[in-house]
Amino acid sequence: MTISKQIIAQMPKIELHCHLDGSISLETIHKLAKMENIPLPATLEEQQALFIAPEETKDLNEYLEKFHFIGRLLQTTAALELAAFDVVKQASYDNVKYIEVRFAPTLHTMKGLTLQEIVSAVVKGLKRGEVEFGVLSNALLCGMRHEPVENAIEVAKVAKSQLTHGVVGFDLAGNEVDFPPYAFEEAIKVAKDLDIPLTLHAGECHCGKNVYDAVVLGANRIGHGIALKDTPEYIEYIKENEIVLELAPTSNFQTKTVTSWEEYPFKKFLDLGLKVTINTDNRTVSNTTLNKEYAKLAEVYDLTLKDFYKVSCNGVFGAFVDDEVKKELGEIVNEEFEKLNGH
Ligand SMILES: O=c1[nH]cnc2c1ncn2[C@H]1C[C@H](O)[C@@H](CO)O1
Ligand SMILES: [Zn+2]
Repeated sequence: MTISKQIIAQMPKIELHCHLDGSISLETIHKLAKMENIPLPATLEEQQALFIAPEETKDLNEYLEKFHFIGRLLQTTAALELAAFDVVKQASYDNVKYIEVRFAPTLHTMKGLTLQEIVSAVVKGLKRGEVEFGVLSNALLCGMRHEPVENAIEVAKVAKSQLTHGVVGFDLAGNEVDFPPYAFEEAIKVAKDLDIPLTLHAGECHCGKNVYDAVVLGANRIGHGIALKDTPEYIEYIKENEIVLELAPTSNFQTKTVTSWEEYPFKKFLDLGLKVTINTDNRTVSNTTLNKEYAKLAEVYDLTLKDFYKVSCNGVFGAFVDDEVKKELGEIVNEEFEKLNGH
């Protein structure tokens, strides 16, 4: 029998891959639009069409178009702080115990904020959310692939300067189709030399070699990594190096990274012993929650509590936190799964 939604809601979760700009609740979007004096269309349907991607888009780049409108609402420190707080609140509804929220500081400079001001505002919102909702929260900074490599280098340097202040890593997001990992070799090298933990988006556009290349260049974790399913020659390397894969089912279908559950590699990766995790990617753009992502997978694969326990342990393993925090998170995960076992 498929695990019930009630049990899924109670599972302790670790979420490693969630974008700030793609995950703001409708209620907060309304608030931000008022604060920033940016009109929204009249009907809910028209509003949703602005920032929710259809179930299928042509590809990753079409999915990414849904971030343009939201970006305009996130150009002041007050807006960024409120948005970050809102995402932690939503994570608490999914019983998330630890979340890493990622965003690209260079997308929030339209009104003249500096990268440091942007990062501080987001971290302030995350930490306020952490206290209010009891979800441990940190930030990841993304370089954007459609921007010059110099921007990504600057973002990596800002990440370094904030590493003990709520920022825990660096990522490359955006157009993987035209800008594969080696196009950003220089920025990745700077981040590596600065000892910044790295998670890179790769394998979202039918290229398994991008996953391998990202790891060769130094990624500790991979955003999605789905295309690895088509390149079995690299799987052992990913396993040996204990690379954590951040899967996000709804998003992966929307971007046409896969088109059927038969080819979705979640269970295959899990059974092979790869360190898979389950994530939302974008709660709003993908119109989802972490509970929904779990429920989808539970139904498709008839997953057991043990499977989900493994996923949470993989999340703890991959979290960019020190050993002491990992130990605490591990204990919470153990305790809460034990309670569910007794059900
Ligand atoms: O799944 C994704 N792949 C690549 N880039 C993405 C994905 N989801 C969001 N982004 C981009 C769009 C956002 O504006 C940016 C920073 O969060 O990251
Ligand atoms: Zn992503």
